[in-house]
Amino acid sequence: MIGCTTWLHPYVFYLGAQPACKPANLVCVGRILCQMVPCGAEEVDEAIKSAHAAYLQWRKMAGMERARVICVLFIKGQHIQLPGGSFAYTRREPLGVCVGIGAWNYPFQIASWKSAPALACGNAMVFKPSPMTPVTAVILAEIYKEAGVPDGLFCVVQGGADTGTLLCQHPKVAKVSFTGSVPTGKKVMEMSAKGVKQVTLELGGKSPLLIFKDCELENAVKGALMANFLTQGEVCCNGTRVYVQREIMPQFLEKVVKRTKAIPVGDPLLDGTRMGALISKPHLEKVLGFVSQAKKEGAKVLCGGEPIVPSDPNLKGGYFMAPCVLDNCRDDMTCVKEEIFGPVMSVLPFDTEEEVIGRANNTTFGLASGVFTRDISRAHRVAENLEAGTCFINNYNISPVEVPFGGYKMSGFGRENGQVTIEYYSQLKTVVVEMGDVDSLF
Ligand SMILES: NC(=O)c1ccc[n+]([C@@H]2O[C@H](COP(=O)([O-])OP(=O)(O)OC[C@H]3O[C@@H](n4cnc5c(N)ncnc54)[C@H](O)[C@@H]3O)[C@@H](O)[C@H]2O)c1
Repeated sequence: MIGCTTWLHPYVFYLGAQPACKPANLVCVGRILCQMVPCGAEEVDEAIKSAHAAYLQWRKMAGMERARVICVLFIKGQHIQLPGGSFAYTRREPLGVCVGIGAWNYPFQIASWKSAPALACGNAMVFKPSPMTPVTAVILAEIYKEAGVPDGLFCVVQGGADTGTLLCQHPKVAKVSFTGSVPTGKKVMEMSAKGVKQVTLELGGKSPLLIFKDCELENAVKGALMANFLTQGEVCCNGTRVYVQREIMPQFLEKVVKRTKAIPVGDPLLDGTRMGALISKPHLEKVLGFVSQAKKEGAKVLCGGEPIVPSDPNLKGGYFMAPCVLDNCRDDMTCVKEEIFGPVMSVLPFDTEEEVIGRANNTTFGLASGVFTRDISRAHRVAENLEAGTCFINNYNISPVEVPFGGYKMSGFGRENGQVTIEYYSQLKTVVVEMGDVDSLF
């Protein structure tokens, strides 16, 4: 459950946030899947109180007891020997009620990557999914219930900015773990600061991928596709600034365009599909707007970049576009500076390692990065010098749950996944034990 990674959107529907429920037609796209009622102050308070009541029981359970319902990581403190036989020890204790606020792009993973370690550390969580994708967090709650998680320990509240604000401002909330855009992340941090709540921020990115002339070219091309077109390009850590060493640019472009044109776009529930629809009509329009802007600024569209209607009549009305490769890009272009969050790859030439590292780091983002080279020393040197929370060497977008993930600079702070997550969902208590007499100064 915790490690599940489904990259294609299971649903390609716009999800409203209004009263009443409608049955969903899982085949047609562009239709409403369900409607949810946004939670107001009363519901938010109720969710936090019920989470707090469940937390008071759950926090007392030993790790082994919690492990009966959730796979608990090894949570341990330290023993520190002091003079005269005295000693101190540390305990990792839960924080209390944690809030999780999620983006829409991989909603089930975000909900599970936040809640599973929070619960494993003895906390409760109230989770608010994006109003674009309200369903999968509810399914996760059902899975937890079936696994034996006590009632109230994991609560899902629905809504948008107003509900998120209520959660961040609630006095009983100890921590907010947020995944979303930089502007919203700043607001979440500001609200949390007022209550001195801990924050984890998983924000946007505009990550560089460096392809050196000594790389294994087929792998580099496959890596560039993984770095740009996974989940319709709606992935925060995508390597959308693809820097290619000038000598291999023609071969790289030929191969990357050939493969991009061959990407099967269609129904994400079919095995052969490699790209589904974008999340919504406004988002599709925004992504297409970036392509138009890139053309105005001098970029050349080598393929894609326009809306498409797949041949299957059931997909009519979906928000599909052909994956796009942009050539003739410069560092000062909008498509190179801003997060597009769609299937658009910007390709830029470079000459030297020093030059490309400087250009790669010339951004306020710092989520991920990648390098393709056969030179092992260069690979590690580049990884050291890139200002990003992750560097992929000779691959891209490999994110197993046991590996920490998070940003540098304005891409956020705190880490999700891996054992280090424990530090972000627990607090350290120091216990000092005197084995002799009190040596008082008074
Ligand atoms: N770093 C990561 O791990 C990661 C992962 C996925 C997505 N993202 C980023 O998420 C963004 C796309 O997601 P989005 O469009 O849903 O982001 P968003 O910032 O618009 O919304 C994210 C969440 O915040 C809520 N929200 C909005 N205003 C709020 C407020 N004032 N107070 C509290 N909550 C509020 C939204 O309802 C939603 O649940 C991209 O920038 C992407 O890079 C980052």
